[in-house]
Amino acid sequence: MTVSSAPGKVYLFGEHAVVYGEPAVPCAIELRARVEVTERSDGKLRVHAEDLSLDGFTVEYGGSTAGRPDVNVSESLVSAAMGYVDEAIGQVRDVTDTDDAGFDVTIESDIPLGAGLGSSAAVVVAAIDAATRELGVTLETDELAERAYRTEHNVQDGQASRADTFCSATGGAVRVEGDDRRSLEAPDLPFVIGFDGGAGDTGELVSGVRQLREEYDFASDTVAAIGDIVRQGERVLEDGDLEELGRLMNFNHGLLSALGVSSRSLETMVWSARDAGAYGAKLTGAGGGGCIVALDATPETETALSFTPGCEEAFRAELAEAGVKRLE
Ligand SMILES: Nc1ncnc2c1ncn2[C@@H]1O[C@H](COP(=O)(O)OP(=O)(O)OP(=O)(O)O)[C@@H](O)[C@H]1O
Ligand SMILES: C[C@@](O)(CCO)CC(=O)[O-]
Ligand SMILES: [Mg+2]
Repeated sequence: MTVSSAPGKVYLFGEHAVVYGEPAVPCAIELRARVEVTERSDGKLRVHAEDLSLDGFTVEYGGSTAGRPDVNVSESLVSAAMGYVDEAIGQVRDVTDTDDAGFDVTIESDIPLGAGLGSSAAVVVAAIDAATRELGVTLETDELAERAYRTEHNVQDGQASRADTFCSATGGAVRVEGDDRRSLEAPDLPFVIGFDGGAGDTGELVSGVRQLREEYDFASDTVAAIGDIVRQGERVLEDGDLEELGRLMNFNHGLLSALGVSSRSLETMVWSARDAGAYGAKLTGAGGGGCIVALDATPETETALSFTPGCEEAFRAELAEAGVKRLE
């Protein structure tokens, strides 16, 4: 049995625009997905996902050529459970040259699903790392990140950047622009997260932005302007000027909102954080619902969010210095 964990992330700047080649700066946070893998001798893949429904459920099906499993839960939950893991195991079989490798996979995660905190990337990074090690192969972090990216790219119909997966694999604050990926020095950032209890569909939201860009030149300009904010933001990050970082986060949020990926509850939480004195606040990840991230070293923003109608949970998040962790 092997066990790996990988962190979720918030975007300081640059989600969505990163899909079109602009830079982005995501930061790993100490909320983790933990994946336990045991090799099976019969070539089957059996996935137990604790967090996908109230009681969790288990699906089991045959080798890579077999059809969907026969389980008593809705098709959408099954494909939600299987999509990323199935593709991740495909990458594992490919990189280890073992077409017929089978596994028992158990997933436990602290990261809410579809809420902009990178649950898919964390699950995929931890699953690929644990399953390859289970077969006696330890991937370099770069190769792990690349395989995890291919997984997200394939599941999300070709619409994924390397940002979430690279950040989850390496930890810390990172900068991703196309296939250029690097770690950044970051000061201690006082992240506060507000979660509305909901989720957005990453694929749909990315498609929406793509269509806007095709239809309106000013939507392309908006994406390019987000890239300018990121380039300025990374310089400010080096100086550790939280006030200026917050101002740029607010600007970035406004442009994401213009691109149609915000929602009423995200706006409410963003404004509640700003009114409470946060340096800045923005949605994080694909949007449509889910989480905002604010910067505030005082307790004010967390308290204000916890009393904000529509905010289900407010919490602080520490930067995760470590990416993937090899636990067993
Ligand atoms: N605990 C889990 N167990 C099994 N699968 C999970 C788990 N967490 C996430 N996933 C997979 O990731 C999918 C959610 O990924 P999606 O990209 O839509 O959201 P996200 O990664 O949380 O947010 P974002 O990409 O905006 O940061 C789920 O539908 C599921 O397939
Ligand atoms: C919306 C997006 O930019 C971030 C999702 O966390 C999509 C991606 O980068 O793959
Ligand atoms: Mg995701």
